[in-house]
Amino acid sequence: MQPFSKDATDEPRGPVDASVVPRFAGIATFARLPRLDEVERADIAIVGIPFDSGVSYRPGARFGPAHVREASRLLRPYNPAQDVFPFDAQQVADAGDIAANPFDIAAAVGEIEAGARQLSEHADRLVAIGGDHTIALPLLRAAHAQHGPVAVLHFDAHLDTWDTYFGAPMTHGTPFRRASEEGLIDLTASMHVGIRGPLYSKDDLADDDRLGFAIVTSEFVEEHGVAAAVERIRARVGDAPLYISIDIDVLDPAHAPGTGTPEAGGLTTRELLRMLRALADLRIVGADVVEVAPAYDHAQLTAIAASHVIYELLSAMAPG
Ligand SMILES: N=C(N)NCCCC(=O)O
Ligand SMILES: [Zn+2]
Ligand SMILES: [Zn+2]
Repeated sequence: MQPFSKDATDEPRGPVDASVVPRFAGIATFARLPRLDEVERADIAIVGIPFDSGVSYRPGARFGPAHVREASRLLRPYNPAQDVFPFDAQQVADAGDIAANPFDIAAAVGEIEAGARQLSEHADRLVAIGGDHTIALPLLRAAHAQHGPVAVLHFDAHLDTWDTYFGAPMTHGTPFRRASEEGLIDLTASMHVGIRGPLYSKDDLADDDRLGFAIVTSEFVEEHGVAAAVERIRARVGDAPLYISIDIDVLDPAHAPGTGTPEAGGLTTRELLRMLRALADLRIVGADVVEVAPAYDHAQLTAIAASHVIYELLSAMAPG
């Protein structure tokens, strides 16, 4: 029933042909791509991680993967902004979801790391759809196992380098502190982009600096523009293996209302997409897009933004 186009080895490749099967028909994989079990192996596997037991405020990001897949039906094969066919240039397949224990965060984190490591045997790189930001820790553990310390380029309103919440060390506000403590990240090449809003204390910034992050604030982007922000990012990251973690709340709530801890004064979708396009020649080894919570979304705004963010990431990761 699925009229995929076939590649040279007769495998399905790229989205189902929208001129044969309307976009709104069929079960939603990301961008209507083949499933990982339909292909020999993938250059990139998209994987959902429906876990949100690490949230500090509004719950619901566990429903993010299904919501983003649903909104990704409208993506098309050619990306003129990067002059690339992201699904022709590489085999991209949807691996489904990693099942994670919703009642035991430590168990879930172990399951996510194990799931990511297992997937890495079938795909060169992973792009994960969250889920809350807790999932970045096990994903970084898996990336570190393959590449050693990675540069983390973290788009977010929040630092996510806090220590604990109610005594809990693994939450959506703490993944990058744990990752830094565990030696998973390159302390000379990591950076947050889009930071804004109230903190708990001035020490939060000093701690963050000590943990190895430079910062481009949302205000910096407004004052100096995307090109200046990109220049800072590129100077910081250099040619280190790069893991990109995108919390959708980096966008202004006007652009992405469907998220758990929204903060006023964020980036526009246009600004974020432009920044991602400017990273195409960097050594991207993996990525996640997290914190999409459909219960607070309207008209799929947040999920459409997330699906386009993933599309730009896939385009930036395409060879050539
Ligand atoms: N959305 C993420 N990742 N973090 C939210 C910040 C945690 C808090 O201060 O409540
Ligand atoms: Zn955030
Ligand atoms: Zn976050």
